Amino acid sequence: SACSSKFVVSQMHPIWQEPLAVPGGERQSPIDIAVRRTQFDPRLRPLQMRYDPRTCQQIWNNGYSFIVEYDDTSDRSVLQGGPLEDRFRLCQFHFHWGESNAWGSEHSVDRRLFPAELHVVHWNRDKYNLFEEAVSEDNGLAVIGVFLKVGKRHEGLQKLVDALPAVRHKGSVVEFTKFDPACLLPENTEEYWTYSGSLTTPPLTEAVTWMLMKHHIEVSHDQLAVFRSLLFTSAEEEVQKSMVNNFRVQQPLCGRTVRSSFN
Ligand SMILES: CCCSc1c(F)c(F)c(S(=O)(=O)NC)c(F)c1F
Ligand SMILES: [Zn+2]
Repeated sequence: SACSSKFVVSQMHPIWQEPLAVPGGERQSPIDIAVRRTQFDPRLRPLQMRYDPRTCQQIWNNGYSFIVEYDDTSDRSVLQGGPLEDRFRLCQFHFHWGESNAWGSEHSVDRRLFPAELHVVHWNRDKYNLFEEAVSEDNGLAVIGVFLKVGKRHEGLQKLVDALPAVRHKGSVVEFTKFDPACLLPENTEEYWTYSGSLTTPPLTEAVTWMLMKHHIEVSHDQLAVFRSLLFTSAEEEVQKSMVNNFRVQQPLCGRTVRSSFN
């Protein structure tokens, strides 16, 4: 099965085309969350986010998504609690989305896909000195995932949406400051699912403790349309490709348990 071989070649990636051989392969992401099979763990504490909006620096189109990057050279924006034993520094957030509202998220809940998914990425500052080290270590990263539904306009997101045309092409960067990622989290962050997984983009390393929020946020159709106006391609390339469907195919659970912080 895809879980046993030392090096598993996962399916063709919709964006990277070449088959991706990933290390180990028994804790890959994303996955479907089969709610009936999750296990309530009363030891799971509430998440504690302390984000300083002044650590927000820029938005960058890396050719897979747009990334909002934070200054992670000090402990000004930190995540702890939940399933985490250590303190994790905020380093960036980004999204995955579809060409239509029918799909776009990486994870699913009882096979239900959402139009988009937010990932807030943090690295373990108690065990490592740099993000680049943590990204290839077992307990290196903590990623908060939030599902997006299409509905009312998200006022906090609009500042980000207004900046996106400036990073339309792969490789473009624009200054972006004073943005608090907490405004993109649902009111209720006490209810989440958590499991051990991986990055869903190269290097696909099995370094991530995932915390997926049970509650979603709402954004408007027009706001999501601006995400879809971005391009995978740089300004120099003849053929421009819309940045849509930038999600990875789901991976085998391989016997992992998904725990819930709620009954
Ligand atoms: C060396 C990677 C650059 S940072 C990054 C990223 F850009 C990204 F897209 C994802 S993801 O796998 O797609 N979502 C959790 C990550 F986990 C990351 F850490
Ligand atoms: Zn992601």
